[in-house]
This record gives sequence, C-alpha cells and structure tokens, in this order.
Amino acid sequence: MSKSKQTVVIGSGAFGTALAAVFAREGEDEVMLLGRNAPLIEELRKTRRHEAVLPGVDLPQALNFTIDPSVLQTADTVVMAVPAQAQRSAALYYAPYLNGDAVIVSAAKGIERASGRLITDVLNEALPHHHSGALSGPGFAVDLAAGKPIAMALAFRSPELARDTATILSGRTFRIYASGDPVGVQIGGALKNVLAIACGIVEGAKLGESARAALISRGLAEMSRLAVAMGGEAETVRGLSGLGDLVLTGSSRQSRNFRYGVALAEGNFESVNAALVEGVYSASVASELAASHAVQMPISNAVARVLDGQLGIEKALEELMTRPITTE
Ligand SMILES: NC(=O)C1=CN([C@@H]2O[C@H](COP(=O)(O)OP(=O)(O)OC[C@H]3O[C@@H](n4cnc5c(N)ncnc54)[C@H](OP(=O)(O)O)[C@@H]3O)[C@@H](O)[C@H]2O)C=CC1
Ligand SMILES: O=C(CO)COP(=O)(O)O
Repeated sequence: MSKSKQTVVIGSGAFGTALAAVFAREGEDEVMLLGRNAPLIEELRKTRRHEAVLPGVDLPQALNFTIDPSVLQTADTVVMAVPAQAQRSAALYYAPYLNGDAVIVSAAKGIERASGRLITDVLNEALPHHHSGALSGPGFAVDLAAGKPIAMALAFRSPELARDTATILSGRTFRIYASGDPVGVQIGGALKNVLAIACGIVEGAKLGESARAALISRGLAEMSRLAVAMGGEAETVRGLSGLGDLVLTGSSRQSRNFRYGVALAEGNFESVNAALVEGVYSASVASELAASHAVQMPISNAVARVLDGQLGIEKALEELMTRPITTE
C-alpha cells in the first residue's frame, strides 16, 4: 500500500486556513495547518472556527493544527500562506525542518519590496534545494473555505511539476490550472492589488462604472507590458491570475485592496486599518520595476505616488486623462 502524502500549509491567517480547510475536506492527503500563534492554534483545534477571518465557516475534522515545525519533516507539499514581505523570513525560519524533497508553493500576491524580486525568486534564494511555485487567481478566502467554486493558476518553471502539484491540490470545489509561467502568474497577482486600490479610489471618489471599466482594461495592458518585459507571457495575465483577479477585486468591497482605495478617496480608514493590504507594499516596487524595464505603467505609478503622498487624487486623474494620445 502506498504511503499517504502530506501537505502542510504555513500561516494561520485567512488564506492559509481556507486553503488548509479545502485541502483537508476534499483531498486524500493528510493536511496540517502550521501557525506561530499558540493560543490561536489551540482555539482553532478546539472550536474548528476562525471567526476573526472566516466568519461562519466550520473547519473540517480532518484538518490538523500545530505550531510545531517538525511536521515539515514529512511534508511532500508545503504551501506558504504568509504575506509577500514575510515569505523570505518564514522560508529561512522553516528551512531546517523541511523534507529535502518537499515542493514549495507560495500563496502570496506581491513583490518583495527590499529586493524587487518575485516571491518564487525569493524562495529560490532562501530554499535553493527545493522547487518553488506560485498559486494565484480570483478567490476570497471566505468563499474558498465555505466550499464555493474557485479556480486559480499554479505556476512552476517546470510545467510537469505544475501539473502534478495542481492535480494534488485540486478538489471538487477548488480547480487549479497548471502554468509554466511563474513570472506572468506573479505579476498578475501582485499588480491586480495595486489596480484594485485604483478601482477602490474610483468607487470612493464616485467617478463611475465607466471609469472603472477603462481602468481595468488599461490596467491589464500595464500588467501585460511588465510581465513580458520580465520574461513572462501576456496571455498568462489575461487569465485567472491577472484579469480574473482584477475583475474580482477591482469591483468588490470584500477586497481589502479595493476597500483601502475607497478609504483613500473618502478619507475613512476605519474598515481597513488592521487588514493586510498587499497593494500598498507592491505599488512603489512595481513602479521601480517598470522604470528599470523601461515599461510605461501610468496607473500603477499614480497609485504609488498617491500612496506616498506625492500626488492628490484629483491631480492623479488629471495627469492620467491628459497624457499624450496613443494607440490601444
Ligand atoms: N485573504 C484572501 O482572500 C486571499 C489572500 N491571498 C494572499 O495570501 C497572503 C496572506 O493573506 P491572508 O491570509 O489574507 O493574510 P492574514 O493577515 O489573514 O494572515 C497572514 C498570516 O501570515 C502569518 N505570518 C506573518 N508573518 C509571518 C512569518 N514571518 N512567519 C510565519 N507566519 C507569518 C500571520 O501570523 P500572525 O497572525 O501570527 O501574525 C498570519 O497568520 C497575501 O499575500 C494575500 O494577498 C491570496 C488569495 C486570497
Ligand atoms: O486576492 C484576493 C482574492 O483573489 C483577496 O483580495 P484582497 O487581498 O484585496 O482582500
């Protein structure tokens, strides 16, 4: 009889808990959620609820919880569901415990600010003996955890590894498409957050649905240009991680990035103060990447300058509308 596979999800926040729940409910692997907050992990084990981030969702009995990193010694697949800026430190911290054959999947949507690197490049540096890939696409943690249908993309440099890992992690309600383009998948995931902030600004400033549609289309053009300049494919960002996620988070108040944009325009930060807003971290580094690759990204640049306090929203709009006319 073959030994059952083990999947460990690192990070007991919204997305990590949701991923672990869906894997445990639908897959055949043993699934462990590895957190670092002992009282929270004890609470999750006892109540099978993570009300703070997944209200009303029952976590499956088959899901195991721990703070003990030694569980990584037998893990075949390790999903890193921590914020983009924490991926390097988490990888370095857990590295000594990893099974040498473990495949690593980043679930973060962002770019490392200090280095300008995509997260799989960060993981390749921190964990050079492992294959690292990126999971990204439209799906709110609470929908995933509740068993609503979700589709995402999973990219590794090796398309075969992407397909094998996507097959392991997919289930009845979570369908994962394999990709051999980690650059495109990660640029899509990081940039959609910056553009979702812009869409939130459009909503908060009451600029209208037409403006938002224009922003989504022109934002997609920006993502495509940067992805291609960095060695990825435009077709990838027209898929789930990119257009798909931009349509979702550029039009929904469930998105923290969108809500942050609304709050910027309305000057009301109460609803988003404590939440993780990845686009805030990615905006300026995306602008720097665009400059270093000689790529034009006017909307993302405007968001970065608004976030840095260099530009007001009205002035940003005026600048975007009065740029020299170009072809589409
Ligand atoms: N929420 C969502 O709907 C989705 C989120 N994502 C992406 O997933 C990533 C995580 O988001 P989300 O789960 O929502 O965020 P949360 O803030 O809910 O959770 C983040 C988790 O990461 C943990 N963490 C932070 N730093 C470290 C570290 N250095 N070592 C170990 N653990 C750490 C936190 O632990 P502690 O609480 O102890 O600080 C917390 O459990 C983001 O990049 C996001 O874009 C992707 C798709 C959907
Ligand atoms: O990426 C997400 C859904 O696909 C979650 O979006 P927020 O981080 O903006 O909440």
